[in-house]
Amino acid sequence: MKHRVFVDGQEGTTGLRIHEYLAQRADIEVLRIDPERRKDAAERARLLNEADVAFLCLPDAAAREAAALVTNSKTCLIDASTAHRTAAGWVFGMPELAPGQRDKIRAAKRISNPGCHSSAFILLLRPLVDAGIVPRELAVSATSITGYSGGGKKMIEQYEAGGDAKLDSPRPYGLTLAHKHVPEMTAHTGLSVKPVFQPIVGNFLKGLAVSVPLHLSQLKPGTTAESLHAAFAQRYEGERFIRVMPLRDPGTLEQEGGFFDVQACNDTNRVDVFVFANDSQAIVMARLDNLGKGASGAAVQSMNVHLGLDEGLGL
Ligand SMILES: NC(=O)C1=CN([C@@H]2O[C@H](COP(=O)(O)OP(=O)(O)OC[C@H]3O[C@@H](n4cnc5c(N)ncnc54)[C@H](OP(=O)(O)O)[C@@H]3O)[C@@H](O)[C@H]2O)C=CC1
Ligand SMILES: CC(=O)N[C@@H](CCC(=O)OP(=O)(O)O)C(=O)O
Repeated sequence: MKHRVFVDGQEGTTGLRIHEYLAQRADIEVLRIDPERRKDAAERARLLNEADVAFLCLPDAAAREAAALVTNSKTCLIDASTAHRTAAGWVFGMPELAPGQRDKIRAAKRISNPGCHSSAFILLLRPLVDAGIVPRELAVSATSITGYSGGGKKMIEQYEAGGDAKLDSPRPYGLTLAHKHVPEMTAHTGLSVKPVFQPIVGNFLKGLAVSVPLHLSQLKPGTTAESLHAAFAQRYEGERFIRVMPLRDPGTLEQEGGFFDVQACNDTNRVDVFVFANDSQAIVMARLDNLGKGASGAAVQSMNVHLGLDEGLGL
């Protein structure tokens, strides 16, 4: 019997990408809404309640509304929006978060899909906090360089229309110091202090890299580049979608003439984790496709885990 799947927000950026993943699947029956009725609450409610799994690829307010439209106990919601990422009763859809997370995703009917920037940040910080290398109370800062598809249909149209020279150069944003991912970055790493987070959007479609600078003197005494790297290698051993790159990764940088390629995970569901360091300082970095492991790929991965299927099916 096929699993019945509905994407609420099927015409949007993340919804279309989920449909591409599902199109190759013989085990999935996709329920489609008539595009003319895609904002009709009654029709959405019918399909949401018919589905075994429904992805919410909607603005936050519409995602909250969709969750309230589900009146049965069978439908599993996987919400790609920011609405429920720290909400009680919702499980964070990151199987690699910690031992035991897969069991929680399997059992849950409400799964919140991590944000693109926060996915990279959490995968960097959580293992270091759990290992006691990064003290919980450390004041951490992070930057992210991202492609414009992260901003959804409107931002894609703006960049692709051309003719605006301001868009040619990278644009820092989040300068109110209240980016919407900060709550989940704090809650799911175990940090007790909100990180300072500053994203930068560039004139390329997709790809993202988060960098976290660290002074070794502020970490657990005796921390070295090697022990940082070992903490990642240990935590992510056997994880098919996380690749811990060789320490200081001379290969990557030499091939790129000393410059880091933020697009090298595009069209994959992979995250690459790097440690660049000297004797007293380190920069840890994680790179992913914001529409792959940063959104739609991660959502499909969580669906696979929830349904008890091979986690990498269709990815
Ligand atoms: N783009 C990305 O890389 C990522 C996005 N996200 C999150 O995923 C969610 C979707 O983002 P994204 O796909 O980029 O956004 P888009 O703006 O590309 O798509 C959103 C879709 O939702 C539709 N929509 C809006 N309101 C309603 C409603 N009331 N009922 C039904 N449909 C509605 C829109 O309709 P219309 O076509 O008329 O505009 C549009 O098709 C957001 O919460 C976003 O924050 C998460 C991770 C990464
Ligand atoms: C370039 C750009 O604007 N990116 C979006 C992030 C997209 C994403 O992952 O965020 P949500 O899932 O939380 O919507 C931003 O920084 O707000």
